[in-house]
Amino acid sequence: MSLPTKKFRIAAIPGDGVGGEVLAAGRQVLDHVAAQSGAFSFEWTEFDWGSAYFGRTGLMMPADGLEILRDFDAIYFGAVGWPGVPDHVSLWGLRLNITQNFDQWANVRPVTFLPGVRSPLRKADEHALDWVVVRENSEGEYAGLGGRNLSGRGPGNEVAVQTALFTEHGCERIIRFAFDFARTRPVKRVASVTKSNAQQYGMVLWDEVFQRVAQEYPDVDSESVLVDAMSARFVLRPEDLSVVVASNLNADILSDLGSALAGSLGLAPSANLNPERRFPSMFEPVHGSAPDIAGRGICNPIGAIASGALMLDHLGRSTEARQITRAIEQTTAAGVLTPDLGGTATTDQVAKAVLDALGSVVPAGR
Ligand SMILES: NC(=O)C1=CN([C@@H]2O[C@H](COP(=O)(O)OP(=O)(O)OC[C@H]3O[C@@H](n4cnc5c(N)ncnc54)[C@H](O)[C@@H]3O)[C@@H](O)[C@H]2O)C=CC1
Ligand SMILES: CC(=O)C(=O)O
Ligand SMILES: [K+]
Ligand SMILES: [Mn+2]
Repeated sequence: MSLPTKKFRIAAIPGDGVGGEVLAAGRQVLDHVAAQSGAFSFEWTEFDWGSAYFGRTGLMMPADGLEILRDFDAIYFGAVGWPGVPDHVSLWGLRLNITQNFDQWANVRPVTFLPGVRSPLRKADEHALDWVVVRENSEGEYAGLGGRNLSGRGPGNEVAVQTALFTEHGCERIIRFAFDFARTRPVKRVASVTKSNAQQYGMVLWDEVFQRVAQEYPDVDSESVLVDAMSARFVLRPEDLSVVVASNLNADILSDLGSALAGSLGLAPSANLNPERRFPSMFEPVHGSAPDIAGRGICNPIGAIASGALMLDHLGRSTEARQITRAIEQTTAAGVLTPDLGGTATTDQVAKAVLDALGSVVPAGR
């Protein structure tokens, strides 16, 4: 007798550029582990929102797009942004529209060093490196507050203000999330990224909340590091990092640095979480639409595939998530690498190698 199959309803939004290429690879892998498990399946609904849609409609997604997405179990996202549409229009029209309105305030961005991938860091040969950037994803420098030409100064004399918003509530929830997350990791340590020497309002509030919350976690080590020093620390002494919590902009920059140190921007996954589960969460590779290599079938799908594993974790299928992680490790260890990692494999060949590696893992219990 077989048990009923659980069906996960997923909204797939490939977006622009390599978004479609990496999402196609990720969907194959997710469908494969679902079929192999026999316990669940995915019902995909794909939306063609993005810059081409903007060209046809003047919108990045339909006016009722958020209502359409609301009832899905999760969103699987590629990337957004394409020459011809200003980047702030495309980003705010699609990705930030979703993350802000679905209050996906915690953005988890693991920095994973894979076997068979050369890191530009010498340290990676001597130490097991592995840390997670936890990004505040709802306010800070990306609150969208500000304006241009505020008192009619006109061309040549324009002024622009871009305000960062730090609320005690916003700081506290992401910092608590970071401490709770650190408790689940082998190394129980949180490093807070700040710039309170120069930014004397928002970042000082951030620091005060960090110090207060840290006292409630005596079992977790804590430290506060200025962002400029933290960027150097990523390169020179990353071996004692575990969870790194940072504001929206600082974490955006540091997570690209982290993925480059691990070998390529194409490797890094991310989860945009609404931890209260009032709204669907969204899973996407850290990278953008990579117009310089899009359409050639050579982009690295690992960030998107690993984002699929984060989605499985969120959906309560952690066994299958781990299977995907193992299969990625087997693939890179075997030297099946795209050109960004110095290899010659295509996107499809990497996806195929991950599928083959999955074929050899023991299926989960039914
Ligand atoms: N979450 C999102 O949807 C994001 C969107 N963007 C948008 O993407 C567009 C391009 O931005 P860029 O600054 O060039 O960042 P990018 O991440 O798209 O590309 C930066 C570099 O990394 C390489 N790269 C990125 N993904 C790769 C992959 N999967 N495999 C191999 N190489 C990869 C690219 O070829 C490029 O050389 C812009 O419109 C930007 O606004 C940028 C970052 C995030
Ligand atoms: C916009 C961007 O670069 C990011 O969310 O990572
Ligand atoms: K992305
Ligand atoms: Mn980014």
